[in-house]
Amino acid sequence: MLIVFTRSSLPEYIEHGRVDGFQRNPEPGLLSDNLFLSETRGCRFFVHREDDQDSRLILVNDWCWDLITENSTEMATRFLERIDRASRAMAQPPVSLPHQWSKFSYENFLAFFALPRNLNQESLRWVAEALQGGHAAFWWLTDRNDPRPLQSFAIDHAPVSNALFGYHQALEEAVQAFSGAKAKPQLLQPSIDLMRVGAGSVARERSYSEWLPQLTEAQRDILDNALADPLKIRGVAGSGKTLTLQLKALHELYKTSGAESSTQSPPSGGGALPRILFLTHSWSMAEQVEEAFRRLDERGLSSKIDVMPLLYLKEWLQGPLSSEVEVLGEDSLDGKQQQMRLISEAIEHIKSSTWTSYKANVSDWVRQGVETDRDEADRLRLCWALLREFAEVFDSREIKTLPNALQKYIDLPRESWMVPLETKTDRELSFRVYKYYVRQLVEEGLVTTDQVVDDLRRDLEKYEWNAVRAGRGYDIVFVDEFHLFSDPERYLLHLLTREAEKPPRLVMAMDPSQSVFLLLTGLAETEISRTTSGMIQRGQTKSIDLKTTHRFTEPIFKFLRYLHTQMPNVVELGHDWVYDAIPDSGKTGRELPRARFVSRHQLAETGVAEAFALHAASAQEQRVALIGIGNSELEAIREVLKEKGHSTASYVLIDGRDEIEQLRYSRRALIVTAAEYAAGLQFSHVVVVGGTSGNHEYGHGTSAMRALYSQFYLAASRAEEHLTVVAPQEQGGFGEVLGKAVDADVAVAGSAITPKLRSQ
Ligand SMILES: Nc1ncnc2c1ncn2[C@@H]1O[C@H](COP(=O)(O)OP(=O)(O)OP(=O)(O)O)[C@@H](O)[C@H]1O
Repeated sequence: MLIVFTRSSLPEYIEHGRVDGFQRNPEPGLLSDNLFLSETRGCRFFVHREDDQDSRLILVNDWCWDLITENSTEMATRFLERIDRASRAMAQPPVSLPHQWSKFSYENFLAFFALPRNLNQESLRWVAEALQGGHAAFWWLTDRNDPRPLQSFAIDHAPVSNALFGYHQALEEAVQAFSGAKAKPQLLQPSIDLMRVGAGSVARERSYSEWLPQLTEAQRDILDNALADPLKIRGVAGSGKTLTLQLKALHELYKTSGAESSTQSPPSGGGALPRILFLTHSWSMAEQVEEAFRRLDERGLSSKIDVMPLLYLKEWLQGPLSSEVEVLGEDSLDGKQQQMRLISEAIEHIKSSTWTSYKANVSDWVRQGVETDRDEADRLRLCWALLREFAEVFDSREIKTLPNALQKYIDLPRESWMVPLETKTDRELSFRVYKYYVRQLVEEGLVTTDQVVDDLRRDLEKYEWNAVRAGRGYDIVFVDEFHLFSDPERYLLHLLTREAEKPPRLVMAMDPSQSVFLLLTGLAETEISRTTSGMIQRGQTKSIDLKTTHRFTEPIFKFLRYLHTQMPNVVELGHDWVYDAIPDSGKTGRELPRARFVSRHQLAETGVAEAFALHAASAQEQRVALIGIGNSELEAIREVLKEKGHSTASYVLIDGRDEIEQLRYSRRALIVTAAEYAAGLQFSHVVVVGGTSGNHEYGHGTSAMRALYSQFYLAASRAEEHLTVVAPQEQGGFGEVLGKAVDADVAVAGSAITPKLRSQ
């Protein structure tokens, strides 16, 4: 038997199941207002109210279905989300999926991890097939004991024609059933969470030409800029950077395709359309940007823009990575935890071998980090600090484990933005840990995202790319959230344009304050990356600042401006960033951000209670997020959610940049995440929790303090109307940061109250 979904019924079924649970053999008939189940010709069909004869089908083998539905609702949801996302990707070849899925393809077949790594002990992988007519089949699940290569699968396609035939009958039954049951009026159907909070929502319901008269002068200047030099768009949170980038990309297409004022398609007379690449920092963001393009575009040209995360470029240009390696993403909690584990193992190894030769001459905080146990705060602090050191110094300064690398590393002048590895021995130890860490990666068949970027850079510098660059390169490259890109990633950008001899036509949007680590590279504003600084000499990078913010109420704006002025100034930052924005959001709320001080062990619990209370009091279109400042806060919140037995249907937990996709299957859930995964999103109400771990996550020293402020700023700046911050009442650290904000009258200390939000 086959289980058959349509492209519309699967997301609807996931949304339905995550609340009501998934059944192995649900009774045929209407499952919800929009969903009908039919058993016909030995198949089980899930049909959506909007389906028709042309709907694309998704087939799932029944034993795989049994395996999925015998799991918890949460697991089953994660299984089905991946099927849904993969079938969307399969409809648009070449199939692109996040690296962590370890996709491998052979002819029409595709294999990929069926679950996120932390839920996938068995290493379950799908064997799927893109069928003719845009349909997709999920035939098989392999596990670690049965790692059969894709080439070895011989599939009997007889059931496919049976399903295609049966679908027409199922559709007829569904149409009849739906005609007897009225659809609920659209108004009562709140939109899915992703559409409300994601980057797609920045377009609101306006098209390109409807936005034009709304733009500020600076936004208009960006649209009119001739791109003779690389262009940086700088703006504080909520100043419309993402929206302006999207409009600029369309503007460049429309300019070539004919008179700009015309709203008619298709393109007439104009010259060849420019090849445009729009880079994002995650797959989720790329999908949302595509969604925004669909909303804004009025000439049917946006499909000409290649939108993708930078990490996918390697595959896009050179084909898939080997199926034997797995990419360790730094953009998720799981990826970071794995790196932390390897670093801690390296420290343990040194502790039990050569530690005595370092011990006397390392800094105190380093010694404490090594000598304490694995799970203690001092150890974690050291591991996080080394993780930063590897990304900020080893990777961006090209320090590899080559023969003279140690000397090169030791001789590198330490700057105040760097992790304070002050003594020579600190650095020797750090180098040793790095060497061991890299060796472990190789042994476990892992590559880090930085290594993927490094390989790509080397390929793009070859004569081979130079020879094809004029044809395969891009006329213009757009980069959103530029501050989230590492120096080696930034370096690639100028190699992607078509004309090597001309200043690269790059448009980059950035907010230095939302960058925890990566801006801490000592870059001057006119440079794109440290490594390119000597290379792009012909053109100076031009900056245009967006000084009006459109997201917040005035009290939230004032709170953010205060935070900004308090960020420790790490001297060599080299940028001349001034927070002189003005608010213009049309939002009238007068309520000051609320500060709650509780003891450290009650932080997560208080945050959860506050967030659920706000959620219960919020109106249909409002969305509430509970944001931990760092990963440790997110873990503490996760524990509380489990302990208190909150149903997984009542919240969505996002612990990686690509996990934002989960919001595609939820409506009005409480959204729980950490600051770094919330970049680019916006919510009506935000509860921020900080200080659970005594800030060990940021390492040590002034740069760690700046990182803390930066994450806090990122979390708080997601709030449109209402902000609550929960901080420890104990002296020092995060509580002090918030206490100062209360003293400065930009926040008010409050007790647990249930605000009356609906009236706002
Ligand atoms: N000129 C404008 N007039 C009114 N609203 C605007 C204007 N420009 C942008 N906006 C709105 O401001 C909000 C924030 O926009 P956007 O997300 O592009 O900002 P951003 O600078 O990228 O923010 P962040 O850096 O925090 O992600 C969106 O809801 C967008 O629709």
